[in-house]
Amino acid sequence: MKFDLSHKDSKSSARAGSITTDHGVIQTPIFMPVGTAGSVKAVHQRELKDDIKAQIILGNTYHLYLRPGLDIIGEAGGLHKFNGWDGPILTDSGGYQVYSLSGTRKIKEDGVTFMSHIDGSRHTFTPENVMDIQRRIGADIIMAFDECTPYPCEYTYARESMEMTHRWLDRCCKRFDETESLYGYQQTLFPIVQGSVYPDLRKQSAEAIAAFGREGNAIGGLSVGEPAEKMYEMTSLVCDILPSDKPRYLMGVGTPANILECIALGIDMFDCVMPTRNARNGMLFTTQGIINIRNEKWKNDLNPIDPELGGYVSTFYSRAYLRHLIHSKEILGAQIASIHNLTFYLWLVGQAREHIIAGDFAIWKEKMTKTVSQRL
Ligand SMILES: CNc1nc2c(CCNCC3CCCC3)c3nc(N)[nH]c(=O)c3cc2[nH]1
Repeated sequence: MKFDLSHKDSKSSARAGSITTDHGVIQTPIFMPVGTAGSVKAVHQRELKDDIKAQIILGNTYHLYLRPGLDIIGEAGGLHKFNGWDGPILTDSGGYQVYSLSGTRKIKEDGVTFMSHIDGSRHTFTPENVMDIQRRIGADIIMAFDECTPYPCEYTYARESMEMTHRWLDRCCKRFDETESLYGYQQTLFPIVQGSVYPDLRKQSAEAIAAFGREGNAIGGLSVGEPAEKMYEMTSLVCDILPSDKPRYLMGVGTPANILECIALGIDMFDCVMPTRNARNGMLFTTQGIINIRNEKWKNDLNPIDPELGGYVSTFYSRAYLRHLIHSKEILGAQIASIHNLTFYLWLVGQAREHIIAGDFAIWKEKMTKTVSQRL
């Protein structure tokens, strides 16, 4: 995997670059649609590629391991062959999902024992087997097995959790470096910075993670309920320590305003379930602001969803029609809203990239942050 930095903003830490993987090039800053169980909910691969212009999508070790399981994914020749997405894929390691999904879980030094949220069966994830699982799923970028430190938490808990994540990272690197890709293309391991909202722990974790010298670095333990100011403070502190010649991935972030702010702080990669999850209950992000399509006010609005955005669904379908579909729980409603929101998120980061290259990102960001956050 290669990262080329092409432009740096003069008035912020924003930068534009490109990540080259064996499944294609990713232009940064980038938003990565979440495809938890091997599919971006309600969206076809062709729509992801042609309409949304997605460049990389996410999968999830926890979900894919439990269902459909590694046998069929391995038989297919990896997730790209199984789901038909031939671009880059990143898989999260399952640490966060066990913490947020499976009711009963026990975190021990060796790993995490949990009960499947699907059938109650018991499983154990360790740094080693999570590397083997992600090798078999075959994502181009795989994440280290970490503990996403819950928020809020005591300083001592945050420190112990961070230190365990560092020990687990050491075990991940050993296992990853002594195993091969199964499908003939290269895979890359990203470590994850923790440290909760404590500046000294964040500094310590960023320095420890940077010392591993991996080809990209992630920031975890944020967007877990902390105030946005805390998210920005920790992100800024960590970005100043992580090497500038490697991509920086801020996990689980965020709203359009969060993304613009964190691009300015030096983040290159983002993922969030918001555009797809909120779409299904009618929250639309548009170039003019946020539309809650379920609201009475859109009942007779026959204008296109978002004529400025371009793209098929946002210009072909009206607000009144989409409101009707969402209210009637028509499957087409989820499809249109999901494609629209993802198109918006990719448009937003694409615009950020263009303004970084043009040299007026800081001014553009201030104006755009206000626009995208206003409620219509
Ligand atoms: C929403 N906020 C948030 N998400 C976090 C996530 C998940 C990021 N999204 C992954 C995709 C979702 C399904 C498919 C993959 C985190 N993941 C890890 N491993 N560690 C975190 O500290 C971590 C922290 C996170 N904070």
